[in-house]
Amino acid sequence: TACSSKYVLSQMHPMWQGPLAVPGGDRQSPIDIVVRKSIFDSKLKPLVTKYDPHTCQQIWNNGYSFLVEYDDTTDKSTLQGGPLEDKFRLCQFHFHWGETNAWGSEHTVDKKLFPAELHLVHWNSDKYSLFEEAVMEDNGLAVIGVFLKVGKRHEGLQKLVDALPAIRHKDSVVEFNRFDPGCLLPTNTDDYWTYHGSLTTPPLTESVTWIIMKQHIEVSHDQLAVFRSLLFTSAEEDMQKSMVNNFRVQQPLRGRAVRSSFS
Ligand SMILES: NS(=O)(=O)N=C1NCCCN1
Ligand SMILES: [Zn+2]
Repeated sequence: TACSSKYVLSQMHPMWQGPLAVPGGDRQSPIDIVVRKSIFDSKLKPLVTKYDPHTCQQIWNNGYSFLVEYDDTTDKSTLQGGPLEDKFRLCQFHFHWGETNAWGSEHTVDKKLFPAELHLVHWNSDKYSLFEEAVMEDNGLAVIGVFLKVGKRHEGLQKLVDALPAIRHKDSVVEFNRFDPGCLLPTNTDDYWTYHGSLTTPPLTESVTWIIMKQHIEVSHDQLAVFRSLLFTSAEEDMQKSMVNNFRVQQPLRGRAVRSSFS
């Protein structure tokens, strides 16, 4: 499918997040959300997600994170509403996490770090016909960010966690044919922050409308520990590197406004 094109992430490793800032980029991500500086916008609508669990295709380790990919050749799993004018198609979701529970998220709220962050990646199927096209356009993508906290076990996540040992190494893939990403959203999806930014992994293009959920989800310590059992490296490499700290350094706000859907 469009979004399953293999991004060349091989140049990516924890060190890449430094020098790879886009020169002249004035809407890069991630950022710190300064709550008291966010602007309530009463025109912001509730999110409308319609996810079909049967469009789930595979789960794989791309050497940067693990991602669950969806068939995005039709409008079966979509996102609309919120700050968005158009309909967006779900392409994949993935996570970012730390080596300990003390850090791992890409965005922060008043500098508060979370142990992990979920990204649900969608592209504008009203205006474009392929993910690869949309990724280059400033209204091309919409990514929902959900913070993870350590607490009770997340039953819906467990199906993902159980598949991870089969994709320990970079470029390993396993078939995954039914997963409802809606189960990973918090109960309240009406309260969010939104701002215009970029992808946080290559191609780092400034094409993302970010929608960051105010409410986090809870996963257990043991579930997060399985994320950390993944490897950045492929089976052939002799030096195995555990997949942790796969988050980008925060980027300057450059005068951007962060709006909130709640007061
Ligand atoms: N972390 S992120 O901003 O979602 N970055 C992405 N890069 C490649 C395509 C999907 N997403
Ligand atoms: Zn991400």
